[in-house]
Amino acid sequence: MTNGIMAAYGRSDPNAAYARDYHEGCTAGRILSQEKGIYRLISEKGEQFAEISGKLRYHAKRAADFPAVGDFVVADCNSFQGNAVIHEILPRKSVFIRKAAGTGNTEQVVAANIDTVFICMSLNRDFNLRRLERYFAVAWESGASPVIVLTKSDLCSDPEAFISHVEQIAFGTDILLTSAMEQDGYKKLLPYIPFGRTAALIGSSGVGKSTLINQLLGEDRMETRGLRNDDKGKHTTTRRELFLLEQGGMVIDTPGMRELGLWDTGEGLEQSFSDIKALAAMCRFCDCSHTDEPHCAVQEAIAKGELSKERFQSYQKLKTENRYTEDTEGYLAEKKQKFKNIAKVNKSFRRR
Ligand SMILES: Nc1nc2c(ncn2[C@@H]2O[C@H](COP(=O)(O)OP(=O)(O)OP(=O)(O)O)[C@@H](O)[C@H]2O)c(=O)[nH]1
Ligand SMILES: [Zn+2]
Repeated sequence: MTNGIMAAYGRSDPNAAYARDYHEGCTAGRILSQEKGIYRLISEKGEQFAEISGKLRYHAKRAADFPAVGDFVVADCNSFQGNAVIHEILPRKSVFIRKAAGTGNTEQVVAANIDTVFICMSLNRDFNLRRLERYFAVAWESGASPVIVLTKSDLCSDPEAFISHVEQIAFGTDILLTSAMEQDGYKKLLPYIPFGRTAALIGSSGVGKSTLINQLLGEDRMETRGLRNDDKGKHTTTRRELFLLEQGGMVIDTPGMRELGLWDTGEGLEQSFSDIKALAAMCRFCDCSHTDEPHCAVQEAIAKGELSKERFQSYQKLKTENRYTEDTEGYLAEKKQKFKNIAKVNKSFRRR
């Protein structure tokens, strides 16, 4: 098997073998961008535009059933004219889903198969531990590993004080301190994006995500705009949203990624508030609401100063805001089943 371009894009050999088994002439590719149903695909055949097969479209029940940036797919890339055809999405290792505010079950997959998510927060007015907790929950929920990046350290006289605050909610997650004023500041991110791994940056507007991404890429991304598809005489401009870094590794930057963290979900919430969960397990009543019940371990911890009242309030707030519908739970169950399935597929390949 050749160790071609797809290794750099994080393709695993089982993916390629699966694609070949799927259909003669099919290959494993990765989605680089997506716009109005036209995908930009990278495969051993190079970069090309792609669209989904009629069968995939027919069976798609929800937004999550369509390919998203970062997805590995099985595609027929041999067409001499026209676009490649995407037949199947390979199981996702991680997935970032955005639920459109206020419109029921509308969900959108903003990116898939991200290994490392940098949660960015600046050390100025934007700094807010409660917001950081939200982003943390989003990261755990996705399946990607979080790393906290405290930006604009040049604007802060005592960054160590901020770090010790963050440590209290980070539970051992790595915390990086960066400043765009330092020429090599962004290099602290590189160890988390080795060859074949994919990273993304989330955080509020203006914290310095673009600045970091541009430094990582060593170029102005605007130059990468304007890929054209002249096959059908139409001009489709698709902005690349998955970038290969010179030293290996990839960065995904989709507009949707930037708006994450404004909603929240169940699983990640429990994980980023594991301390409260552990306390709750010690309450006398198993259905304790942690308000005025006797022998409430949560209230006792707050009284003793072991748990901050603000942290508990933000946990309560996220719980009540929780827009997790039955639908989304179904999706998660499905996702877990998919993980089990790919584990099985991988196992069977190892046996061969
Ligand atoms: N002082 C200082 N300014 C910075 C630093 N990093 C970024 N900035 C400035 O902060 C502003 C916003 O930075 P961006 O990189 O555009 O922020 P962003 O997170 O990409 O924002 P959105 O595109 O809205 O999501 C710009 O004016 C940057 O020059 C830093 O480390 N120190
Ligand atoms: Zn309690």
